[in-house]
Amino acid sequence: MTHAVSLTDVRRTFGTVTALDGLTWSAPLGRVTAVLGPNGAGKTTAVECAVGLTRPDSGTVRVLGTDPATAGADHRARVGVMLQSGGLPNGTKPMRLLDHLARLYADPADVPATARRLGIDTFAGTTVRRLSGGQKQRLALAAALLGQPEVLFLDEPAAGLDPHGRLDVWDLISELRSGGVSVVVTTHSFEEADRLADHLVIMSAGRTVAEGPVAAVKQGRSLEDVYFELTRTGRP
Ligand SMILES: Nc1ncnc2c1ncn2[C@@H]1O[C@H](COP(=O)(O)OP(=O)(O)OP(=O)(O)O)[C@@H](O)[C@H]1O
Repeated sequence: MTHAVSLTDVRRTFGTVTALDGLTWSAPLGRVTAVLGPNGAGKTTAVECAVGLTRPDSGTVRVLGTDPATAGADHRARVGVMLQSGGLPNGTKPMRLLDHLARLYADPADVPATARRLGIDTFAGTTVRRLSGGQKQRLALAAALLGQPEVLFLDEPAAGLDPHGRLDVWDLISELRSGGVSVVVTTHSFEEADRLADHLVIMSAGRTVAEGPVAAVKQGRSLEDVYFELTRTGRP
């Protein structure tokens, strides 16, 4: 197995909206894959299919060689996910939440160390409801790391973070890769993709319009130029 994640000819519709229209891409093992694409391109839907939150209408999804739609708890423990919506319970405090979540795993990460790494110790006494957007983001990222996943999906992990927070998250992702974790990051940031990614996927209207190692996709051009050329079709 050379791919941590592979989507092949995946189709997913919501009523009359076609979110994924024969989507095909894969994320190499032990590497950082950045998935870019305009709003509505289907990035979040692709991640939701990969983590088994939604089922494709057709096509094949494999994560660590397993179909996430039918996978059991053993498989799910190997996969971490941080979605944009967060879904954090409002009434609890950060450390309590992390302690609770850590108990769901057989071999959890060290909670105080994970919290310190993301600066959560500085707002540990504040209830989730009162946290800033960036603080919630850090907490959601910590929660995704607790199971020491082999594959980690991060949906816009640095969106809304201040410049220090962004650097912290980027350092963390680089460290995870050094530790052999396969990371899939959806992002709107060319800087983030340029700094972090080994492998690039550019999506548009539910399809892949470019995919490959960063240098192969860019071919000596800026990522921004390549992106606009491939995704501006139909725009004024
Ligand atoms: N549960 C749903 N019900 C109806 N439509 C949906 C649902 N989920 C996604 N869609 C639609 O599918 C399309 C793809 O959405 P998706 O959130 O996957 O895009 P995205 O690339 O992640 O966008 P963004 O960059 O804005 O986060 C959009 O048109 C969206 O409105």
